[in-house]
Amino acid sequence: MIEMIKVSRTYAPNIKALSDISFSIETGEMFFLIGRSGAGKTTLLKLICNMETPSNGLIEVAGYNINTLRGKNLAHLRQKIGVAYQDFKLLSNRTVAENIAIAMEVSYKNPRAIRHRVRDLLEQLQLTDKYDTITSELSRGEQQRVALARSVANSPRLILVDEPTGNLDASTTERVMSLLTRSNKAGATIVIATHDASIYQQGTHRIMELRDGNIHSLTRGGR
Ligand SMILES: Nc1ncnc2c1ncn2[C@@H]1O[C@H](COP(=O)(O)OP(=O)(O)OP(=O)(O)O)[C@@H](O)[C@H]1O
Repeated sequence: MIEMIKVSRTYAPNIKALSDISFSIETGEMFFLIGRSGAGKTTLLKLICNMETPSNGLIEVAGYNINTLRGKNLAHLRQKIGVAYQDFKLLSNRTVAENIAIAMEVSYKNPRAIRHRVRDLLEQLQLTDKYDTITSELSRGEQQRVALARSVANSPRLILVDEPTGNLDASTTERVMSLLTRSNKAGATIVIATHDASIYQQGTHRIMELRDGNIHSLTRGGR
């Protein structure tokens, strides 16, 4: 699903966020990206979804070089990628339901089906009573869950999640991970950047640790 070959990203004037990174993620994997603050996790996620371009190297997503795709082909691939950003990127003057529905308008034409999916996601994330709430009135933990619901809503093939549990208590963290696990079992490839050892130490998923923009280790959980 994802192949990176000798990828670097340098920010001006000379910040090496990532240096010469090569690795691949298989279709259907749940893959954890860990490392200290500033290690390069968010940069890596942004490169995968083409929000950032690499300074060097090749990035293939679902067999396509994401940096040379243009127009309709790029839009088509991006529709298959759901992203929950670290800073959420919600539309602050719209309701919770509207924020989640936006992600589905391309493929779920039927408004009833959209409403049903939104309600189902909100129930799974214990946000049922926030359906009509404007997102700027939510707590950070609630906004985080709305961003997550939006990222999985359209059943994308690839889901990228940046710090999904940073503002959550243990039981809400469990709900978030259950939702991601269900999406993964339904076939989605999932990449999670996190500091939360309680989520990456469960199970036997692969865990890649970044240090100062380099791959420090690539191991499996549960060992
Ligand atoms: N737009 C930017 N301009 C300049 N430097 C940047 C930019 N984005 C990231 N950086 C730098 O690149 C490095 C990697 O940042 P990145 O956000 O990828 O780290 P991270 O591992 O996600 O950190 P955190 O866990 O705090 O979210 C840091 O030194 C950061 O300051």
